[in-house]
Formats: sequence, C-alpha cells, structure tokens
Amino acid sequence: MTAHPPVDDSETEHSDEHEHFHLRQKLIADDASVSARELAAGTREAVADAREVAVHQREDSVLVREDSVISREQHNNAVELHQSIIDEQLLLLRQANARLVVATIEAHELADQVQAARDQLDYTAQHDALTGLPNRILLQDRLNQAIEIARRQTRPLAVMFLDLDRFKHINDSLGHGIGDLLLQSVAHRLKGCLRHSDTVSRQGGDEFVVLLPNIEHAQDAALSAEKIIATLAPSHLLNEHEIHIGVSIGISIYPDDGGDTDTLLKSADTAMYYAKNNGRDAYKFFEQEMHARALQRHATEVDLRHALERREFILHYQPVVHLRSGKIVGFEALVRWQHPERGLLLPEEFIPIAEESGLILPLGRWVQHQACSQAQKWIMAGLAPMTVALNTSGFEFRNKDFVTSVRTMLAETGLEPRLLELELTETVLINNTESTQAVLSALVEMGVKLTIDDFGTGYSSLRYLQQYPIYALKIDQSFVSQMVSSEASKSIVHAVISLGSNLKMRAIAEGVETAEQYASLLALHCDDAQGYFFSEPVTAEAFAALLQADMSH
Ligand SMILES: Nc1nc2c(ncn2[C@@H]2O[C@H](COP(=O)(O)O[C@H]3[C@@H](O)[C@H](n4cnc5c(=O)[nH]c(N)nc54)O[C@@H]3COP(=O)(O)O)[C@@H](O)[C@H]2O)c(=O)[nH]1
Repeated sequence: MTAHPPVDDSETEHSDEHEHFHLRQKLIADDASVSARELAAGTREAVADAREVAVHQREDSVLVREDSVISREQHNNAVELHQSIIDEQLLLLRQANARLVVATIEAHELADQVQAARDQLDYTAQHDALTGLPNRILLQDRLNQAIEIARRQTRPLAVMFLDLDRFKHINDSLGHGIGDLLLQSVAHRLKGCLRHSDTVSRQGGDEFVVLLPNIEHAQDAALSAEKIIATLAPSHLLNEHEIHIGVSIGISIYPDDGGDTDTLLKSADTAMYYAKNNGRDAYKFFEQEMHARALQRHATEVDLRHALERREFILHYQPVVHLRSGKIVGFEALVRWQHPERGLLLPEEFIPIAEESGLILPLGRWVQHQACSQAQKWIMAGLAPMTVALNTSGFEFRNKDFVTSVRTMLAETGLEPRLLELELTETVLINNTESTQAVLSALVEMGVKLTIDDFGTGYSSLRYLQQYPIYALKIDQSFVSQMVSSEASKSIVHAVISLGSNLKMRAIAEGVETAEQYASLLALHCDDAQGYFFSEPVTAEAFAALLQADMSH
C-alpha cells in the first residue's frame, strides 16, 4: 500500500469543500468499507484530479474564450477585410465611373471635333479658298437640283459664264497679290448685286459662273448681266492701285441651250467667247451656230499643234518703201498657214488661237528665224541690206525668254541687229512695268529697233512715247484709207507724222492703196509706206524678183 502524507482535513474541507462533499457522498454510496484514511488519501487524489480537471477546464475555457476571441477577431478581421475590399472595389468603381464620365465627355468633344473637321472638309471641298464662293463642285450640285426643279415646273433657268477682261494683264503687270485682291473684290460685288437664291461660283482663274434658277423669261438673265457689268464697272481701289476691270458674259438658257449641267455650262462658255471677241465688257446669249464655230475653232487648235512639225507655215513678204526715193528699204514678214484641207489661211484665222493656246511662242520663234535667215540669204546673194519688220504679240513679248531667244536667233542667222524691227502694239507698251522697261532696254542695247504698230488705235496716253526708245510709228491703215476723203483722218495722219518727226521717230504709213494716198503722204513728209499700191505681201521668190527690179531702177 502506498504511504500517504498525513491528511489535513481542514485543508481538504476548506480548499475543496465542494468537491469533497460530492466525493464523500459518492464513496459512501459506492463502498462503505473504505477507511477514512483511504478516503482522505483518495480524496486528495480526487481533489488533485479534480483540481487538474478544473485547471484543464479553466484552461479549456480560457482556450475556448481565447478561441472565441480569436475567431471573433478573425471574424472581425474578415469583416474588416471584406469591408476594405468592398471599399476598395467601391473606390475603383467610383474611379472607373469618373473615368467613364470623363471618357464620355471627351468622346463627345472628340465627336464634335470630328464633325467640325468633317464640316470644314466639306466646306473646303465645295468652296473656293480665295473668294469663299461655291466652287465648281457645289455649282454642279446646285445646277443639277435647279434643272430638276425647272423640269418639274416647266420653267426656264439661266447659266451665265463670266470671264474678266484683261485680267491676265493686271496679274502679270501688278503681281498676283493684286490679282487675288481683285478677284476677291469682284466676288464681293457679284454677290452683292444678285439675289440670295442665285448662285455665284468661281470656276478658277478669272472665271465665274452664275446660276439664276428663278427666271420667268430669258430676258431676265439679260437684266442680271447688265447689272453685273454695271456693278463691276467702277474702279477697284486695291493697295493704292486704281484698277478697272471689265467682264464678258455668255448666257445659256435651260432647256433651249442644254438639258443638263455640262451642256448648259459649255453653251454659256461658248457664248462668253463670242462676247469677248465682240468688243468685251458685253454679254451674249448662246446661239446654235456658235457651237459649230466652236467645234471648228477646236479643230483648228488641234491642227495647229501639228502644223509646225509638218512645215505648213509659210511667210509672205510685203515691201516697205521709202516715199521720197520710191526704193524698197525693208519688208514686213507676214505668216500664212498652208492648211492641207482648208487651203491658205490668213493670220486672223489662227493667230488668236495660237495666242490662247500658247502655240504663238514656237510659231513666233519660227517666224523670226525664217524671216531673218531669208533676209540674210538675200544680203549674201548681193541684194541691198534691208530692215526686217516682225509682228510681235504681247504673249511673245512677255515670255521671260524673249530677249534670249531674239539674241540667239540673230546669232544663228547672222543678221545684223540694226536690220531687225520688232513691231509692238500700244497694249504691250502701256504696261509700264520694270520688266517691260528691262526687255525694251535689252533689245535696244542689242541694236534692235522698236516700232509701234497700228499707232493711234490703242490707248490715248502718249506718255510711253517719251519713256521708251521707239524707232518708228506705224500709222494705222484705218486713217490712211480715209485720209483723202476725210479731213479728220488726214489731220490724224498729219499729227502722227509731226509727232514722230518732233520725237525723232520715223513715220511709216500702212495700207496705202492709191496714188492719191501716196501723194498726200509724200506731201505730209511721211518717211516710209507699205500697202497694195506698192505690192501685196508675196512669197519669197516673188519678193526677190521685186528686189531685183527695184535695184535695176
Ligand atoms: N504675232 C504675229 N502676228 C502676225 C504675224 N503675221 C501677221 N500677223 C498679224 O496678223 C495681222 C493681219 O495680217 P495680214 O492678214 O497678213 O494682213 C497684213 C497685210 O496683208 C495687210 N495689208 C497690207 N497692205 C494692205 C493694204 O494696202 N490694204 C489692206 N486692206 N490690207 C493691207 O495688213 C496687214 C499688216 O498689218 P500690220 O501688221 O498692222 O502692219 C497683222 O496685222 C498682224 O497683227 C506674225 O508672224 N506674228
């Protein structure tokens, strides 16, 4: 039996009174033979066990409490975490929402910008940048619509093709800046003088097209054309330049002159061409025969392009006679076109077309070369040296290579520069620009002589006579032809001769056809003359014969 330490009942009773009572009751009930000592020893063990159990229970309950705290804490943490995740997601959602709002605003702004850019593109595609007027594309669109309405309502409409007169000359002489300002000023006036329902468009260059969709009769278009001419007539003051510009207008009427856009525009253009050739600053209605002539003109231009290489041009020579001696002192070279189908064509039938198409430049060079080399051949053949007078179109004169090409031509042909006379019109000389001055000076320095053709028929200003080194004035044949019958014409001829004499310029009378004219010119001390009275323009062979005969007298 295990020795037990002495039992301290009081201690037992005091410390574990409760457990002890229960145990004693249990022992009494279970085994009445257990001694008090055993009971005491057992009680201690039981108490120790019970204590241990109680400790464990306390520990357990602490653990349970701790676990519950931990689990509560974990729960709290989880809740907090969950809350913070939710907060974070809410924040993200709010940020995403804010970004979405910003993106939506930006998208709207971008859409506005794209729309504005698209509108600008549409506007640019349909309007002329310089004047802001509708351009060719927009006009076509409006014309198509207007034709459709006119067709449904069986009403007429009018198309007017406008071309400014001598705009190129202003552009060339005063510069493109002034040319642009003039076009803007013209556009402004055109818009101001027409109805809102009318369309004024710029086709390009100095060409405008006006659509009159609401007319009752063709004559309404005539009234509008007159209004336009009157509106453009007052001078345009541009950068201190006072500029006058006229306009030529061609009118076509739907449905008589065309049932579609292209035909109406073409008809108006053709009529404009006639208005221009009929004195400018005027309007003309389209007529069907104009179309045939326009086709003929087009065919001439096509043929003209091949005429040089096919050697279809020839020169005729008209003698210039010294009035007092009656001797031939020179000739004027006049070009003709030996057309394979149409026969011999005079300059008026092709020179204007050559000028408009630019073909005048190679043609002019050919004339110069041919005439000067022919003159040099006659000199080399022993004939007396004589002056070679050549018509010089403004287009040739304004070409930047003009002086160089004259110099080269003289070098190639061997003709002395003093024997070359270039006939210029007053229109060319009236442009008192630095370049005109420079070209004239260069020619005179080279030794070339300058004469003024058709003198008295151009501008009334005589200022250029003292500005430029002019050699001779050619009295226009319109004065010469009437000088015997009309005192006024005779006075003009006399005045030109006196003017020339005072300014040390020779006077050459053109178009002398009769002995009376010859005698009258002689009496007025005119220097030289040319005309049918002496000889018509003739071929090189015929002219050589004239020279031979002249030498033998
Ligand atoms: N740029 C160039 N222009 C040229 C050239 N060759 C001619 N021309 C221009 O054509 C105009 C007409 O020339 P043309 O038909 O040859 O007529 C000339 C003479 O034939 C004609 N003439 C001569 N004498 C008389 C006459 O007594 N009576 C009469 N009715 N006509 C006559 O006059 C024309 C010459 O005129 P002009 O030049 O003013 O001296 C011509 O005027 C040129 O403008 C060319 O090569 N280049």
